[in-house]
Amino acid sequence: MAETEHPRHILHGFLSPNICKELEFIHKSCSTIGYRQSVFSTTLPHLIATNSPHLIMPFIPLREKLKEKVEEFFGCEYELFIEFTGLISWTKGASIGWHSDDNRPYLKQRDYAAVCYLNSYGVDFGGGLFHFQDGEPATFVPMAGDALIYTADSRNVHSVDEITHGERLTLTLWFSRDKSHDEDYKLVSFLTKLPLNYPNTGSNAYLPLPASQNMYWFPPEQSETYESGFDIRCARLHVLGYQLYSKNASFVADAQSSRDFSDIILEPLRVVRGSDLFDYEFANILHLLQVVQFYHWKAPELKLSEVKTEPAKIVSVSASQQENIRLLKLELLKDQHLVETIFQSGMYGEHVEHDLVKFSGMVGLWESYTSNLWHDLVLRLPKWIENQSIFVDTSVE
Ligand SMILES: O=C(O)CCC(=O)C(=O)O
Ligand SMILES: [Fe+2]
Repeated sequence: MAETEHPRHILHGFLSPNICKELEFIHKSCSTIGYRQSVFSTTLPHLIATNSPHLIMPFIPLREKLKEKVEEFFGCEYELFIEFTGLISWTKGASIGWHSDDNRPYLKQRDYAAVCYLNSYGVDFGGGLFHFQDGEPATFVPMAGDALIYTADSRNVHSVDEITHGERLTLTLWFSRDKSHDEDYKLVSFLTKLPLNYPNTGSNAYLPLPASQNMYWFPPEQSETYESGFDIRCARLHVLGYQLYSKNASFVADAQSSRDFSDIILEPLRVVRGSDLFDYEFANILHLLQVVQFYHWKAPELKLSEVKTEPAKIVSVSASQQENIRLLKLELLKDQHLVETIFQSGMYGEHVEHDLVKFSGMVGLWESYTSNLWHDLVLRLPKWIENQSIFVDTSVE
């Protein structure tokens, strides 16, 4: 049973290193502008809305296990509902002062919080230490795999120091005793509205569908005019050394065109590294970003000999293509300095392997990862609809 004055607990090593990486892959391919300054988020309804409902699958066992841990520690077995599940990342400048998590009239339903840290202080980001105003521990240092659970009321007033560099990533959940705030009910109703004939033939069914442009423009104040700032999807590619090629970019740049650069990235694109172009058409920017982030999750553990590569499809960029690439970059990354401030972690920067040939082999691996998750989702959905609740169903293993 919890200590009553400041009911809180740390679960060391709650998440495996691989699940931390998988959730990072999901966030870096699907996140949008968050609810506060310099914050980015990936919610489960957003994954469903952007035709990536299969990406909720890795969350399901974690949500369930966390709820059990919270109920067990705080002695409220079978009483809680999950109110919110989301990946939240904080970048340079983000912080939060003393508060409790139920401190707004519209947050009163929150009874408990669980914050799982997916990356580490001093490695992936600087700043971002967590403090409790009273009681022990006074300070918590975020480390990948650890989770912090605490009551959402005034017994656990806390703050988070400003991020100084890098991107601090968490999986955050809130729990409620109030069934009317059950996130599962909402998720099941969204899932029910999906076309039920998937997975249909071909990989088209799995292609992500971008949300509206303003959800991807940073800083959000600039999304009225797009005069300054950047598209976060292009920015995430840029910091990993990838550029975009669209044969339509030069047409759009022509004075008379009524089309916009933000439309170009909703259409087929090719990926470029340095002077090499991978001659494969990705359906849109989110498709390309997912495969790139998948590569960065999986590549370190895979040998070139283990992937089916397409070396013939790596071609040299021509001068006209180069111009095209430059135009697109100019329009979508208006403030490159800001891109680096927000997504590049300086001396802690990403040490990435550069191999476009190996990358070409990832398209197939991404497709099988994706279709496996779809299959799993389709198998489980009928039971979830029947129960109006989302759970790990061992009978379909
Ligand atoms: O990310 C954390 O460590 C805590 C964030 C927090 O306090 C909140 O979102 O309410
Ligand atoms: Fe909080």
